Amino acid sequence: MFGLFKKFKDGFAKTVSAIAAKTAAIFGQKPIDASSLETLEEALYTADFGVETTEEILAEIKAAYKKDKALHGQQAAQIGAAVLKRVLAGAEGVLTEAAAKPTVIAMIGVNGSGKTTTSAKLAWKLKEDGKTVTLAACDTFRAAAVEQLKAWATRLELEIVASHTGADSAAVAFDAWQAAKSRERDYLIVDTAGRLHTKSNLMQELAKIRRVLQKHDASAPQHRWLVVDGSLGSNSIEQAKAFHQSFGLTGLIVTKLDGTSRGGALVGIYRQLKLPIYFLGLGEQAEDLQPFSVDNYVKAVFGLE
Ligand SMILES: Nc1nc2c(ncn2[C@@H]2O[C@H](COP(=O)(O)OP(=O)(O)OP(=O)(O)O)[C@@H](O)[C@H]2O)c(=O)[nH]1
Repeated sequence: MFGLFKKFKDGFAKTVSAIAAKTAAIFGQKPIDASSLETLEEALYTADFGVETTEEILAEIKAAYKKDKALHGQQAAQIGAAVLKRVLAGAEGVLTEAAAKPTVIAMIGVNGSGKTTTSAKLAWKLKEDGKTVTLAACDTFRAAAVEQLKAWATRLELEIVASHTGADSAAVAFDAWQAAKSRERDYLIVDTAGRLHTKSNLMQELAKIRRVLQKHDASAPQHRWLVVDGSLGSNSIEQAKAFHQSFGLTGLIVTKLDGTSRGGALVGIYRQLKLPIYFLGLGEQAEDLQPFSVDNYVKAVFGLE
């Protein structure tokens, strides 16, 4: 458990230091004062927690401060943590398996959000957990994507079904499902090409992948996850809404949180979309994909351990 928390803390290092640089003094202060509350507000905005969450945290700390002018910084931190936990109630995605194998997970999103990398990392993680997994290289659009996924598959000894760049992505998905089914694999992870949510022809291609999978199994893909680049902060919200409308998302993966100080943005994304967050990308290595834990997230960003 401690190891997992350390991963979170290290993964959020930039967000932690952006907030902690300002809040360490406040949360260590006894008692806090009005100017430290202003500094806290600034820090929360900088980390991209957004207006609603920042104001809620501030309002509760201020109310407590009004009642008790001797409020310790640590108590303020606990109040802030409690608000965040309340806001994030229900945000933890728990991966479930479909009644019939394989459970299909489709990774979708805009260009470069981390779909290919995340597909490989997730396949590896599930394999480590004792599951059997097939990867479907359905990003047949970006020149290097198939090779990139194949390279991960070779390195991590993962099973992959791939065609060539330019091939029909839905056909690859169809074949990959069949392969996973006949080999009785637990999971099929479908990597798709990046696309702008505003391009309707590309959004239709996604719908085609879904239709083709449904020929095999009406409930597939059971998990339709949007892979969001966490370093883009709250800018991802509109994009996520558009994908949700046209593909019916069931969850989120937020990547590249290790490279940003805007790690608060996932709170806003969750608030707006109310889609569970299944995993976080906290680095470029296979083991850097971590299940989202509200507890660890809150503790990490507030420096509570
Ligand atoms: N630091 C960091 N880098 C990441 C993370 N996830 C992905 N990346 C990097 O982001 C870049 C883009 O990732 P890809 O997996 O190729 O993105 P993609 O969504 O498949 O891209 P397209 O197919 O073009 O849409 C790569 O250099 C990855 O190594 C993460 O959690 N942390």
